[in-house]
Amino acid sequence: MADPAAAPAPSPSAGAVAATLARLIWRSARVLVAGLFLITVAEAVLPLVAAWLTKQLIDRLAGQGPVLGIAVPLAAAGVATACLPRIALYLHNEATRRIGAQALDDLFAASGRQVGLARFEDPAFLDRLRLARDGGNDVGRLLDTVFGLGRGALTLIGFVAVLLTISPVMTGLLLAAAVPMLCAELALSRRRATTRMRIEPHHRREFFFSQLLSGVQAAKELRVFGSGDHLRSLMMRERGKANAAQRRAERREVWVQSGLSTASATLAGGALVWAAVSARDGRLTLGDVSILVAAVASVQSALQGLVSSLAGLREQGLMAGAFVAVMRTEPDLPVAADPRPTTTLRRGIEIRDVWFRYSPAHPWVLRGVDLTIPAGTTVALVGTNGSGKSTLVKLLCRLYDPTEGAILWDGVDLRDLDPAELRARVGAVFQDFMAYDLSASENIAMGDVTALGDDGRLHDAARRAGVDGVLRALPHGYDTMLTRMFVGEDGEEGTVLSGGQWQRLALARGLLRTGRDLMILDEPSSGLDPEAEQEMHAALRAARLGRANLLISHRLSAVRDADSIAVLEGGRIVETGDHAGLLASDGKYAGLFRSQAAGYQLDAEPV
Ligand SMILES: Nc1ncnc2c1ncn2[C@@H]1O[C@H](COP(=O)(O)OP(=O)(O)OP(=O)(O)O)[C@@H](O)[C@H]1O
Repeated sequence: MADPAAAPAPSPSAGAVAATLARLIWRSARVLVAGLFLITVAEAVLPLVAAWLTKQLIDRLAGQGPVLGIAVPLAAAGVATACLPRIALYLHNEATRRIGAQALDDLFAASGRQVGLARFEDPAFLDRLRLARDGGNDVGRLLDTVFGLGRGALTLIGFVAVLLTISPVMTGLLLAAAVPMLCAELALSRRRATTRMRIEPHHRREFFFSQLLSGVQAAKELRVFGSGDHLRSLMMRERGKANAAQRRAERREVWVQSGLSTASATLAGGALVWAAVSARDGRLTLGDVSILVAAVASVQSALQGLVSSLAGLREQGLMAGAFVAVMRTEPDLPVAADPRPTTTLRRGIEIRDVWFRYSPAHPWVLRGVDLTIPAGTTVALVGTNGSGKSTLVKLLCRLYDPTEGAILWDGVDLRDLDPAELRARVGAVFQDFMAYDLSASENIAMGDVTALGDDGRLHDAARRAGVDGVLRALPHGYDTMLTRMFVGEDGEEGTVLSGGQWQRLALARGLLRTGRDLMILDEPSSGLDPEAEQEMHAALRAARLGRANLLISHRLSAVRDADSIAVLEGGRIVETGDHAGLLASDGKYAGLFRSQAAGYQLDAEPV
């Protein structure tokens, strides 16, 4: 079967990047950008106007002509030259903020459109996502570069025209000198872009280590096991590798750019000597000399600006390209063009000869699983660690597609359903549930955000999960932040729940979704004390969770009431039946059950 996640996403063309960015700018900051454009044109023309007015002024001074008509506009040009950059800076910053915010929103909306999990396990996609986040924030800088190019080109054309009237040879020399500069800078920018791509994985790993070192989650183990220094050295190693790559690139740049600067300064000095000699010999007026000096300096700086803008364009283009690539990344799982409606589950879910591996490079996790979860029943899945239970749960939620075989919803392949519609009909409590750094009520409402603000629903779910009393007793009740990393909106400090309390809260999140067609409970009680576990399972039985239920548990006492129990072993269903039947057949399940029961009996024996 095709593996869309494995296919490398092609880099978007320059046209596609430009079109996406133009749409982004149009939506978020078109008026600001239009203002910036006008200022850019003015900034490009002003030096030319000022140089021309200066020449006129000097010539009139030399010839005793009237000067006011020239001096006043020259002063006005000076004022405009001083003010416009400030206004441009404000417009630029505001445009950058707006474009950056829109880009961030678009980017995460796009990554949220990925149907499954595969992209988030693909290092190349993650590198691209990080670059894209910077690229989205940097569209303002890209805009600056593009306008810089336009400004430079306009100034250049004006001054080249002026220079041509004074010395075509000098003009030709200046322009010819720009060619090697352009080639060298473009080569440098190509290397800069490659360096950026090469160091991105180092940056991402450094970020990962820094998060571990600064977060509370790892703090306990790092302190007790004394492994913080090791992680710090790993973090510094990543920084060292990134710095070394950058240093190498910058050293190369210093040499090339110093050579180029020396060449252009020599050329400018030569032009000045030639102008001075020509003026002494009467071939140029004083005004000519002044405009020549201004023109040489302006042409050189415009050329340098143009060349470095072109080079910058390549580097920023890479990041903008990453942004556009993420925006255009195909979903990791195919979505039916004309999906079948996800109807109320009447018959049940059928897992038909499902084979699955996480990628062609990974081993098979599921090897021909056949299992039916009839509507109106609870099927329990048991098996040793790593036998593939949670993987099957992920397939049922269509976070991955089977590599071979199919999962059918009332006979319809999950791949033919709309993933959002399917998930709206599924409720789940995951083994590795999330503990969000949010308030207690928000934490429960993450199971169904339509319940946000509906205290009745939230409290009812918490009550059924047996955590209502705990949450009410918190300093700010359900509004208490369940984290000590952030303070609440009123500045109140948060608190931390125990592992079992978190588990009950995760169950409340799942219970918010009861009545769905398929309810999945993956180890919902593993962190609870035995009494609480009994209580929870009694509550779950009473709740009549979904039309069809899949319960996974290592504690076999929790699954004995299930309508049917399936034993998964090495990715295959090796036994199915009800508790009594499986015990009677004296197979794998009976062995596991007896060993657990014996453990309890031993514990109960007096010592
Ligand atoms: N995202 C992943 N990428 C690659 N391999 C994975 C991934 N998730 C799980 N696996 C592998 O798949 C196998 C089955 O894992 P799974 O989590 O489904 O087992 P399980 O039966 O739920 O185990 P447990 O009882 O410990 O929760 C394991 O060998 C695991 O290493």
